[in-house]
Amino acid sequence: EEKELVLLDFWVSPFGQRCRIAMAEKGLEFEYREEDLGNKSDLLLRSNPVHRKIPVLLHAGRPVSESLVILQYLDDAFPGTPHLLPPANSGDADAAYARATARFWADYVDKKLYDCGSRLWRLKGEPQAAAGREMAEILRTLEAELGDREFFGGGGGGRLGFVDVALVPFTAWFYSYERCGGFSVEEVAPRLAAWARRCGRIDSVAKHLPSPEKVYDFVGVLKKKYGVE
Ligand SMILES: N[C@@H](CCC(=O)N[C@@H](CSO)C(=O)NCC(=O)O)C(=O)O
Repeated sequence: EEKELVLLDFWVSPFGQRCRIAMAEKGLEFEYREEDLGNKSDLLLRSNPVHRKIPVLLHAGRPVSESLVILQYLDDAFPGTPHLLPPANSGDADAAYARATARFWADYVDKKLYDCGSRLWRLKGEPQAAAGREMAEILRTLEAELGDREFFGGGGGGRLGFVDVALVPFTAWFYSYERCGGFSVEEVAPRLAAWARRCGRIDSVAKHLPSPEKVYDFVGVLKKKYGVE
């Protein structure tokens, strides 16, 4: 019979990986269902008719869409599991501010990384070099936010928090960004590179992120599909 939690996903999606890592961090079992985005299942189209995108989390049959919404839903629906956002402690201004800060930076990742990364592999010549400079700036901005902390705020206690889970899937794309953008993350943002390695040693991350080489191969497939040589 169907599991309580079912995730409609696509193997290389950083958005889907956010959900897999979050449920692994929370110790929540789930059924993984791979979608063919070129031939979407009726279940996906029924579950997310508005965007027709993965990931979609089905909880007892009820669909939740948008990866950052799913992460917050998991905190709310499974309060006994390790939290991603700092607990609300209703009325506690510091807790509210920590939650707002975490949401701001997860939103920053959504607004900046995916779009700039896509331009990195779609463009050539000077436009691609410009996207490379933009990506370096984005990584420097994230590194400045991290500061000398082990993880981004939110999880506390040496655990992955909301921003860490939102960002860490993109570390599997760093190698592709470097190859397309002509920069080195180690040079541009050494402490962010160290954070990426630190996260990569955590079971839930190691288990759910594809290798940088596999992502780079996939970028090659995308280039061919979009006629970018
Ligand atoms: N804001 C959303 C983005 C999901 C998304 O882009 N999903 C892609 C695959 S991963 O890049 C998707 O499902 N695309 C549908 C399609 O390509 O038709 C989220 O955070 O969940």
